[in-house]
Amino acid sequence: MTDTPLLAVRDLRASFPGPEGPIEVVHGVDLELARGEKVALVGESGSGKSVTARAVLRLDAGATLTGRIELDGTDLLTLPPRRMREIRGSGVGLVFQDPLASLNPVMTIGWQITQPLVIRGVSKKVARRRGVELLSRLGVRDAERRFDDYPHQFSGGMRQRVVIAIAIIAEPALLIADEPTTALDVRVQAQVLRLLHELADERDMAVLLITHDLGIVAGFAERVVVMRHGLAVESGPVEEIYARPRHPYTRALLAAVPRIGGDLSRPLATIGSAVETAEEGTVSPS
Ligand SMILES: Nc1ncnc2c1ncn2[C@@H]1O[C@H](COP(=O)(O)OP(=O)(O)OP(=O)(O)O)[C@@H](O)[C@H]1O
Repeated sequence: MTDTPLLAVRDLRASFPGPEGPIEVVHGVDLELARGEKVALVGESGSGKSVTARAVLRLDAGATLTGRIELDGTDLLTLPPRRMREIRGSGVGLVFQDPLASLNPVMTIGWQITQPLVIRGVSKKVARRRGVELLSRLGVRDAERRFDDYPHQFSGGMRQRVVIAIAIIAEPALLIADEPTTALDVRVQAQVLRLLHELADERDMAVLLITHDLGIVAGFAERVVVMRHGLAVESGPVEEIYARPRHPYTRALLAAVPRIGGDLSRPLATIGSAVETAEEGTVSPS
């Protein structure tokens, strides 16, 4: 084990072409993940979470990225495309919100799960055994038989387990999971996150979980980074952020998390208005 973080993002800026020149949407974000560490990147829609996460793998072809993104000490922003493709498959796994968009409708579940191993030279037989094992670990019953099914034969929750299996079967050191459970119902969400947490621990895999939902973060991540308007406005251990949020925006995010046993009949404060009110309180009158 070294002191070098597994992932170190330094002063990341991302811009997209606009009608009157580049529009910067991420304004200098720093982010670090140690090996095996689980970090949640939270913030409301449009705050730059996905752009930041996708930048790690340089997935947005139209984005101009500056700063440094070091994976195990190598700056990914300087790598040639061929090396980037290798990293996408084996060094870093990816799960997005919409499992259907990530799956090929005309290939079997099993083919898709085993591909990352087969293209790395693992025999089909061994790949199948490991794939079936992983799928059943992820809570798919009768995984051996279901291996030959097609995506449309799986429910949404089951498909997302397949997508997770594809992302982690080659044992990446880092998994980026962008709203991986948002499309699922609350009970399935909790189950999938718990399994992902267990598997990450077993494999010493770091996870960057992107979510707008602070409610699911507490049981999953050790550390939280809060983003707003393209900036990381606060970060720290989960317990600290929950107990002593410093930024008004973090306080507003927390206030919007429904508590179990809390008064759910009360309408939730909208984040925007709560922050504006909180921030107004901190601005000195001119
Ligand atoms: N390909 C793109 N071209 C131009 N602008 C983009 C592109 N992708 C994202 N943006 C802009 O960048 C900003 C940040 O978007 P991003 O998707 O990172 O937000 P987010 O915090 O992940 O929100 P959500 O939770 O809705 O995914 C937004 O203003 C968005 O419109």
